[in-house]
Amino acid sequence: MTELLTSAQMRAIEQTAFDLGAATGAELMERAGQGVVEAILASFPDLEHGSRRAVILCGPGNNGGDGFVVARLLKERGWTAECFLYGEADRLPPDARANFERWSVLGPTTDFNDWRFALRYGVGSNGAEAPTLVIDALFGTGLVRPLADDLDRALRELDAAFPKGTAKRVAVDAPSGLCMDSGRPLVPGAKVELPLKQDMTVSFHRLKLGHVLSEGPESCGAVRVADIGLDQAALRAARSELRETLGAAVTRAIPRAYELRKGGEDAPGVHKYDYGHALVVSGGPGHTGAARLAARGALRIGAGLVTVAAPGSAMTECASHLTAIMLARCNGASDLGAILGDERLNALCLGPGLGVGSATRDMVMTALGSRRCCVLDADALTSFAGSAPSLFAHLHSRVILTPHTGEFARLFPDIWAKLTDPATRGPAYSKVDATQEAAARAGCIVLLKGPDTVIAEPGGRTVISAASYDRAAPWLATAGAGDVLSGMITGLLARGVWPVTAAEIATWLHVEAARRFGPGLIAADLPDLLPAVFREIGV
Ligand SMILES: NC(=O)C1=CN([C@@H]2O[C@H](COP(=O)(O)OP(=O)(O)OC[C@H]3O[C@@H](n4cnc5c(N)ncnc54)[C@H](OP(=O)(O)O)[C@@H]3O)[C@@H](O)[C@H]2O)[C@@H](O)CC1
Ligand SMILES: [K+]
Repeated sequence: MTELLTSAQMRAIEQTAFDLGAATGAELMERAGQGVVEAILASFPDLEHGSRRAVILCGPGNNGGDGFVVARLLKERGWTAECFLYGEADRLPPDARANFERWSVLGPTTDFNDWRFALRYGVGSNGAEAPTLVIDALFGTGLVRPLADDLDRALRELDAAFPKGTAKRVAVDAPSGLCMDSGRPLVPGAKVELPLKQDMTVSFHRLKLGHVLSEGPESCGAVRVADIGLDQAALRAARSELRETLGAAVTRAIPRAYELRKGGEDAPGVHKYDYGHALVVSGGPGHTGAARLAARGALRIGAGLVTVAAPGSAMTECASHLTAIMLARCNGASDLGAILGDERLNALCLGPGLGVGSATRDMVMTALGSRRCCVLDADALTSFAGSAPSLFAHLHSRVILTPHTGEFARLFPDIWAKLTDPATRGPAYSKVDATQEAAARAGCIVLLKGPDTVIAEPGGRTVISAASYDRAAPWLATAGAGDVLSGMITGLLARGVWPVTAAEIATWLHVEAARRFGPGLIAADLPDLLPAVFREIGV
């Protein structure tokens, strides 16, 4: 279950199930509501021992329908529940309407117009006790434009009336206002935060892109995925259109122990050259640390040999720090060309600490001209700010660009603007869209860093390596962590791992290593945490 779906892919799965008679909308809605209630009771068992009062905010579509199911199921368990409807009951889609009717036999539904008044005086028409549970069933995959001003304001009032911690907040499928394809808020004006952040979000069948991208994790709280009985493999097998639609699905990064092993039954007599020789190009004196971090990452991840190529003036500095890593003199592009005469150097890393300017540009061109696997990071990217097309003209499919957001903005300013201008309609332009567009333009793999790292190859695979929820690793925001990542990718390239897979595995391991260490992590710790991670995943 590594796919992350778009709203359109989820709809295609549901529609295929309907077409094939594998499920009805009513059945899916009932299972969705059940899934939400089960997740709430499993995650917050204390709620059952409190006053058991729920407020359910229902929207005009099927997300609202799920809300009415939740209200009914809670009521049947003895809860006090009140629904608030944003929209008109007569215009609800059929399944939602049916569940509104079923709920209406059991309890009240207040019109949204009374809602803001009610909030000010305590939710509940007769000033009853505050709720212990607030369910957001306003919008899910059908959100197509920003929340209206009045709704946004009402949700912010609700946020203030019942601050986080006083009542559990649970979103059905998505926190309302969150674009499920991008994780970007669709809210009025230039606001960047959702009006109501959640303690938990319960989605259905699979996580969607918006749960892991951008503001998704912070807005959702925890995420749970409820099984609503859709057999994706069977549906795919039955429908070629669905196979095609899902063929482009984004996947989550996963570790692949077999790519990391050395030796084994098939290769008893292994030699260091069987695992390649990585070359990391260093900056001058006082600027060699970044390349040394990258080199250590390359060696720890299992490259057979690693060499740092440093200017003559920095040889002593490097030599005093390096032992298992070799050293070569490299005073510029012409020296680099000579070094690359050794065909065994099969993976290159340029950028960390290299310096911004023409000398770096020349070395990048030499590296690209050698047609080796190559990671370009940091200064190797910034050196082409304002002249990106001259870089793109020389890139090829075995190159990986690893920008952080600032470097990405310098190379792809127009794409960055699309990603950061306030979103005005859904699905909003996402980090996945941006990385795919950048990869297509550059003609190589692009890895756009962040807690939601996206890796895209031109016209090919897209992978997200998310450091969020139970894999959150905030300690990775530390100087030099990116240099280590570049080196780790380079090391895997040297080992012959397919480039996009190398980027995927390295980003996964990078997060995992950080999680092993926890608070206090510095970049220099990262390479040395790899052996413990390897043991754990059975390398
Ligand atoms: N399909 C299934 O079988 C199952 C679906 N399930 C559930 O259904 C959810 C998807 O349902 P959905 O497609 O009805 O979309 P939903 O998110 O409820 O909202 C759409 C409505 O909102 C409106 N609208 C949009 N933006 C707006 C805005 N800013 N401000 C105001 N209105 C706005 C839009 O109308 P419009 O005005 O654009 O015509 C439309 O009326 C999904 O997330 C899951 O929870 C589960 O039960 C499993 C089975
Ligand atoms: K919702």
